[in-house]
Amino acid sequence: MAQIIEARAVSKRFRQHRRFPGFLGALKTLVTAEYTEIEAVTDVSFAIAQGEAVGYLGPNGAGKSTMIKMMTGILVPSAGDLTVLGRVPHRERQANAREIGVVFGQRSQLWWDLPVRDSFELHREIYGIPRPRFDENLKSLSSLLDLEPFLERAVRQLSLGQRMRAEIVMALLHDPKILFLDEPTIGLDVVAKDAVRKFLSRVNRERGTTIILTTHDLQDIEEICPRLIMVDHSRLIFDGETAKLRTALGSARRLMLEFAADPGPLELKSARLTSDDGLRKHYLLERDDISLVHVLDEIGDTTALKDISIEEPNIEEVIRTFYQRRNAELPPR
Ligand SMILES: Nc1ncnc2c1ncn2[C@@H]1O[C@H](COP(=O)(O)OP(=O)(O)OP(=O)(O)O)[C@@H](O)[C@H]1O
Repeated sequence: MAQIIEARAVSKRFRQHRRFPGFLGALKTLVTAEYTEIEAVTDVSFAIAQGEAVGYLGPNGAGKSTMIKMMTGILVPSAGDLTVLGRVPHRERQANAREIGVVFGQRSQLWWDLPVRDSFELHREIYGIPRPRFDENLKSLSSLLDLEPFLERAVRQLSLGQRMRAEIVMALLHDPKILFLDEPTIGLDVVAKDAVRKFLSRVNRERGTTIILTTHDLQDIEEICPRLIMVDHSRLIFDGETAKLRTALGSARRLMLEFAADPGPLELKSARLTSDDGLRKHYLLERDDISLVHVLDEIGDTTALKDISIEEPNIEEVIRTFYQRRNAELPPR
């Protein structure tokens, strides 16, 4: 598959005016020209193929938005090579813009006082979208996202969920090959989040649009993105299949056994006992190939067994473990 985004050892440093604390410090800040450097992205490399849906995840300040801004041509990398559809984004910003769509969850690209439809028309003019293609896209995208009832309303009158749907439709009107979304579900309620996720998956599947999204919401990634890139402290720390993250970490699944009568301490070979309340016992399954059948086999006499369950660790837990482990290994910054 053709790689349409390639980042090779990309870094981005920001220079910040050094601030001094307190009232006198504020005066000193005004008169000194001291700067500190922040490295927002350090030595990040990845390649993304056409048609992929990739989640870009990391804690606050990890460098996600900065990476998106470099890929869209808004920011210039301080080091490394970055190409999007064969171009260096900041050098060919306009040509790049014609082939990508961008949605920033925290910043609107719609005209606040105009009806939604007028913002879309302006977008058509700017991008030179042929009328038939525009009409067709507007019709199909608006109907998929239930946006039709709001097309004549001024953007400022829309709810956050309605506005976000409008932002996403606008970003897709010119048939971009890649759609970048920075926190597309931020602040949305459960129903609106669900609509956006289903829509993005569909766009990726049916139109073949490559999707790259940053989020704090792990469910976004689990539902939309088979591939996950994780960053922390500006560096890439994981790049692989979302589904395999749990396995890669060797995170244990949990086993719970509930008995009608306490069988006493019950040690198992296939699982490690972690808590024992008599009737309820909890274990960790440290191997992936252990199933309920193995466990039942080991228990042997199951007449007193009332309930049994194996729980996958939730992805939030997995990622927390991942960051904790990594931060324990990292030298202090
Ligand atoms: N224009 C800028 N000037 C100076 N520093 C900046 C600038 N933009 C970002 N930074 C700094 O770079 C680091 C990474 O910021 P970035 O916005 O990329 O993080 P993020 O992972 O998107 O965070 P969040 O999840 O909070 O949005 C932060 O320390 C931030 O303060």
